[in-house]
Amino acid sequence: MAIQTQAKMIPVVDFSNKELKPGSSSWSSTRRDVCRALEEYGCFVAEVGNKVPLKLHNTTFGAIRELFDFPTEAKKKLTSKRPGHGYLFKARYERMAIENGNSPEETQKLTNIFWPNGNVHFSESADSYVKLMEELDQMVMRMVFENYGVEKYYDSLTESVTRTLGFIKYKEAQITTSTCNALERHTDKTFTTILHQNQVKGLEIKIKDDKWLGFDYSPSSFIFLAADALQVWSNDRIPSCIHRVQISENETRTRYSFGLFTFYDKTISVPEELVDEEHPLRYKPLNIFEYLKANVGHGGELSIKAYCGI
Ligand SMILES: O=C(O)CCC(=O)C(=O)O
Ligand SMILES: [Fe+2]
Repeated sequence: MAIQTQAKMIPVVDFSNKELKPGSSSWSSTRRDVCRALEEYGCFVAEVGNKVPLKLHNTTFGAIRELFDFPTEAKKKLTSKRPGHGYLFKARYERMAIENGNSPEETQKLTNIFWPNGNVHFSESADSYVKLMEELDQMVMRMVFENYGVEKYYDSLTESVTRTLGFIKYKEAQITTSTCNALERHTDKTFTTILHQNQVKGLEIKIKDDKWLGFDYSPSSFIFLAADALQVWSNDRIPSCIHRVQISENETRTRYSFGLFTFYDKTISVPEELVDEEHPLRYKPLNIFEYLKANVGHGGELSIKAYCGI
């Protein structure tokens, strides 16, 4: 039989198995798939099956649409001292982001800005999603630490975890004349990012041979991205994923996405076990919030290598 060359695709890793427990054989094989994908692409698609019922997906995106339909004056009430948080309005998208988005009190506060009498469709759906994304992130991080034989550092790092919940609405491409670069190419200034989106395609990943790859989505999948601080921590074993959002000129629907953006509120240093002859130390210790602040002055273009590379 002729060998078929397959087009490159972002790896899909199956997390729908309920028995995915540390030490089990399915855990080890999933860990291998996760780490291969992260080292090769800086990302993967996590398929979680019926952990996301279609009803939850539809209710959540319905509520997010309502959220962005509020007048700009209402949206501007969402403020934050942390760079890149609060309400942000750009030419091609709007974004709302809250700190400690994994706390139901915080999602409730966000809900009450818009719906003073509450809106369970929004707050409960957001909390359900955040819980799923948080569990996924914890699992993947445990796998990564185990993969490099440094699981002993996992607990002390994760004690300082802080998670941002962000929602994005993109402008419809039909108002432009060609395929629209809705979100410029960038890497995330986090440790990891997990994204979920409605049915409107757009997210693309830059792969090694300078090509851009899109995704095949299902309502029960998330996109897991390695970000700048993970590149530092892994001493360049895992690349921070370069991504962008392109919306096709033929797309008439509105693209919405949301994500859980994970930071660690402590200085990130490369574990000594990850430094050897083949991998000499490539980064100085990193304080991610100082890096976020430094980036504001540079239009977000300051790369992690330029900031703390050796
Ligand atoms: O909307 C998306 O799919 C991507 C969002 C993104 O890259 C970001 O918020 O950093
Ligand atoms: Fe991003």
